[in-house]
Amino acid sequence: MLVVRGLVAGYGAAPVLRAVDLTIPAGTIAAVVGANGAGKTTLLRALSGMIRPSAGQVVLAGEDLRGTPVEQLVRRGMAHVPEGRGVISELTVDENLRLGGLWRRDRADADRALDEVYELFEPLARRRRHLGHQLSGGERQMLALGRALVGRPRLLLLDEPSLGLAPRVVARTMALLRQLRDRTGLTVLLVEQNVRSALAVADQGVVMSLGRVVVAAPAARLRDDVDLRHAYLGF
Ligand SMILES: Nc1ncnc2c1ncn2[C@@H]1O[C@H](COP(=O)(O)OP(=O)(O)OP(=O)(O)O)[C@@H](O)[C@H]1O
Repeated sequence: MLVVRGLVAGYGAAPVLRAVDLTIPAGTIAAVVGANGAGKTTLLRALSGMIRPSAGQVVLAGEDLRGTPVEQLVRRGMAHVPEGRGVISELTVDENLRLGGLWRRDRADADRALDEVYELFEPLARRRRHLGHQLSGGERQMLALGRALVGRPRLLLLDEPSLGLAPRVVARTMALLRQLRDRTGLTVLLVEQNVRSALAVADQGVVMSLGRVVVAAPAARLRDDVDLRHAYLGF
């Protein structure tokens, strides 16, 4: 589904991503882990077009995305839920969710996707007309994820979805990701501080260090191999 080769990107003269290589098969949940500042968030930003890579290649479902405008990336199936979530506080839950499907030509399916999100996230259904700023942290997280899902993405880039959430809500969100993966073949790149919970839900583990991918292995191997854990994850 996603192939990244030699990706270089950053914010100024010095690159943060030095040459990222990565292959994620369709229907995989990949946990991207690594020390603070390793470049995990920057990787998601470079993939979703929030920052422009200065070199390298990103191929999504066989299509080279170099030079593709951001709105086209969304049409090609990429959805990014950034850290901090990006919910629009002045809009209602319903308006926020509809934004996720605004670009879609198939209006009937956009409406179906909206109904599915309300089914998945029952608290959102109850608060349809509440404004973004009236929601709890967990509800805002559901809303950001729901908005991405209304666009029926093929690749979901999730940055720290568990940040500030109660463990119960985190567990629910992780279970939901697996369910979506099983049901729709969704591919997920999940950046998480909570390495244990990320590796518990993921199929693949991707360890970043100093702007590079230093290990890509089945998540179970990263969980169970003490030497690998000690060397790269510090536990
Ligand atoms: N907007 C920005 N402008 C300039 N430098 C930035 C910006 N965002 C991040 N950086 C720098 O890029 C480097 C990588 O940051 P990034 O957020 O990608 O790392 P991370 O692995 O996601 O770490 P964390 O877990 O702390 O979020 C850091 O040195 C950081 O200071």
